[in-house]
Amino acid sequence: MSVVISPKLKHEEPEVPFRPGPPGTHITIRGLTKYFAGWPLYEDFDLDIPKGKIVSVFGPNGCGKSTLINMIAGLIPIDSGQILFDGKSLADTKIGYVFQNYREAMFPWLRTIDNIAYPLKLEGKSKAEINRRVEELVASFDVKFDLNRYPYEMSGGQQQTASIMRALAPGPEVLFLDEPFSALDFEMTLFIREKLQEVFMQTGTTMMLVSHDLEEAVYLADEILLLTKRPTKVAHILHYDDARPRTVETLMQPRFIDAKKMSLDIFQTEVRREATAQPPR
Ligand SMILES: Nc1ncnc2c1ncn2[C@@H]1O[C@H](COP(=O)(O)OP(=O)(O)OP(=O)(O)O)[C@@H](O)[C@H]1O
Repeated sequence: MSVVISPKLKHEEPEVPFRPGPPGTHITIRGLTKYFAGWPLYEDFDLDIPKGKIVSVFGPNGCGKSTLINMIAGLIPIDSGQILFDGKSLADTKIGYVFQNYREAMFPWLRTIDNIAYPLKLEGKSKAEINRRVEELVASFDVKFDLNRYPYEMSGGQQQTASIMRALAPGPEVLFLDEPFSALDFEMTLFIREKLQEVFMQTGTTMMLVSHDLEEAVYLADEILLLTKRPTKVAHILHYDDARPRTVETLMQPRFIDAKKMSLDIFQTEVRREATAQPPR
């Protein structure tokens, strides 16, 4: 006997009225379903992402952290479900995305400054508006390197700084970051992490961050979204509301240590749990 596992067909689903999130919700995800090769990754998945907060996404390997933010950002199609931003569709929402692999994310034929200005040009902004916005970003990121160079002439950290500046240039409502520090050395990670926190404090932009580093995930977060093994559910949402700016001293504070320990306990429970359905390896 063979068993065919397939995504739910849309026409089989009863019409369920849309259930909004609690006050302060920015992104509402309802009934999200995504299969890869006949195996469920997300099935009828609901989630509310708060507005003006940093949410770190953490979970076992391959549980679908990147796929989740990529589906919300519209980079990967969903099989079914609904994702709304303040009640609007993605098409009516300005988003920014920072990729792990900054080398492939920047356009090599454009000078760094033109990479940063690119989304503003797409929006049809005037030269004066573009210059003003780029200057603002240069000031808030305290950029000391020469933006007239091409991306490949700069260090990894400089390139990733520039790609975060590019993502922020149009003033996105939501910024997605997929492991933005994983290809950087520690010094650069600390620098960009602080800059990101400063920008967040200035703008209050909703951010979703995928990180493999639990310390970093907790350090930056207002909420740590802990996911289960696939088919992926929310294992727990941990609130961590230590004051900002957080600094290296924060890492030694009991509240930070507690939040990290709780996250680690939930993560380990998930990693040890037998998966109910795993795709063939
Ligand atoms: N295009 C695809 N085709 C088939 N399977 C895919 C595809 N993209 C992702 N997957 C599978 O979906 C699952 C989730 O992948 P994803 O990269 O989102 O997980 P992750 O939690 O971000 O992983 P990691 O911890 O390794 O970074 C994995 O099992 C992966 O193999």
